[in-house]
Amino acid sequence: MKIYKNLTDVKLEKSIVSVGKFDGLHMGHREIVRKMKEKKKADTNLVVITFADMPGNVLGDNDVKMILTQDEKIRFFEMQDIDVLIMIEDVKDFLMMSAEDFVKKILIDKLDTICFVCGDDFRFGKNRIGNVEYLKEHNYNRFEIISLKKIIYEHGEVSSSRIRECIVTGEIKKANEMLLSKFSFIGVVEHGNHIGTGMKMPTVNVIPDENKILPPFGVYASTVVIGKEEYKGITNIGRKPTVSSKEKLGVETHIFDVNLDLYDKIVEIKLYDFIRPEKKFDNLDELKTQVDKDMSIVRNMIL
Ligand SMILES: Cc1cc2nc3c(=O)[nH]c(=O)nc-3n(C[C@H](O)[C@H](O)[C@H](O)COP(=O)(O)O)c2cc1C
Ligand SMILES: Nc1ncnc2c1ncn2[C@@H]1O[C@H](COP(=O)(O)OP(=O)(O)OP(=O)(O)O)[C@@H](O)[C@H]1O
Repeated sequence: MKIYKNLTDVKLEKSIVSVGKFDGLHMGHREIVRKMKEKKKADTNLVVITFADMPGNVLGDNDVKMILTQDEKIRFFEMQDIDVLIMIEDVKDFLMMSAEDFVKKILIDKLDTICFVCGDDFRFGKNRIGNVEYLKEHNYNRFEIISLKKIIYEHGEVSSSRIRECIVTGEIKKANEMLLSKFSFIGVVEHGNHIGTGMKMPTVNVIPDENKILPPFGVYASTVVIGKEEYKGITNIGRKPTVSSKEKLGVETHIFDVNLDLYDKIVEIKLYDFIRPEKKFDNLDELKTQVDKDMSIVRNMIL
């Protein structure tokens, strides 16, 4: 997959295009990608234009945390066989472009768009003037427009915002259902305090990106993907208040029944279900007794 950070040097032929935040690659996004793939031929390019930061954060003073970090989004689109990912860094500049310029200069001149796929509520261009009707009237008969009805889950439209709400309230199972995958953290394994090893509970530590959305601090049933292998484990997200009040925020996972040296390796920690909130115990022995109980619960779960 070729990645661009702006549109300056982009010049493509016969593109099948979609544009959006694509935070999470949820059910609706996957339907868009499926439609794009349906249109794919040997000489066409599947092109996604997305943003390095949330438009709302750039235009207003929101601080929306993301379901996917930039690296995670790149990885997920790579797995979907997208040919070209344009991850716009100057989001403000892009959002200020008129709808007319977007169609003429970007979709037609730069991308040679033959097909544009979007949800039926897609809006674009300065002040969000452009929509599906606008595209149909202003495409110079150069490309097909496929607009999809919004995918519904449990009586409501699937959207990244709705999934973010589920994550922050700890409804991981529901978030996962709408994501059609597991909410996860991809990162490099860092060194902890090595107390876990002494407790016969070695853990892999991943420090989440500061822009990444977090579920409530606590213990989760999880799996860990390392290369092509996936292992069952148990994850604590939080600041380990039992150890000290100054611990860094971390995602810490004990993988069951294996002894692996994973420092500096890239792993994906996938969350399946919430088990209990993180707690300050009086000492490490009490913590260990609780963690043993947590582990037996998770061992009996089918993930
Ligand atoms: C399943 C699990 C549950 C945990 N629960 C808590 C907790 O409730 N409170 C807490 O302070 N630390 C909790 N921890 C973090 C431990 O304090 C930490 O793993 C231990 O101190 C080892 O840290 P280290 O890897 O930096 O050596 C938990 C860790 C795991 C793996
Ligand atoms: N549930 C859905 N069904 C079909 N298409 C969708 C759905 N949700 C979003 N899309 C489409 O996917 C593309 C990218 O959407 P985008 O990520 O910007 O919005 P979103 O998922 O609704 O997120 P947010 O809640 O942050 O607005 C757009 O064309 C959008 O219309």
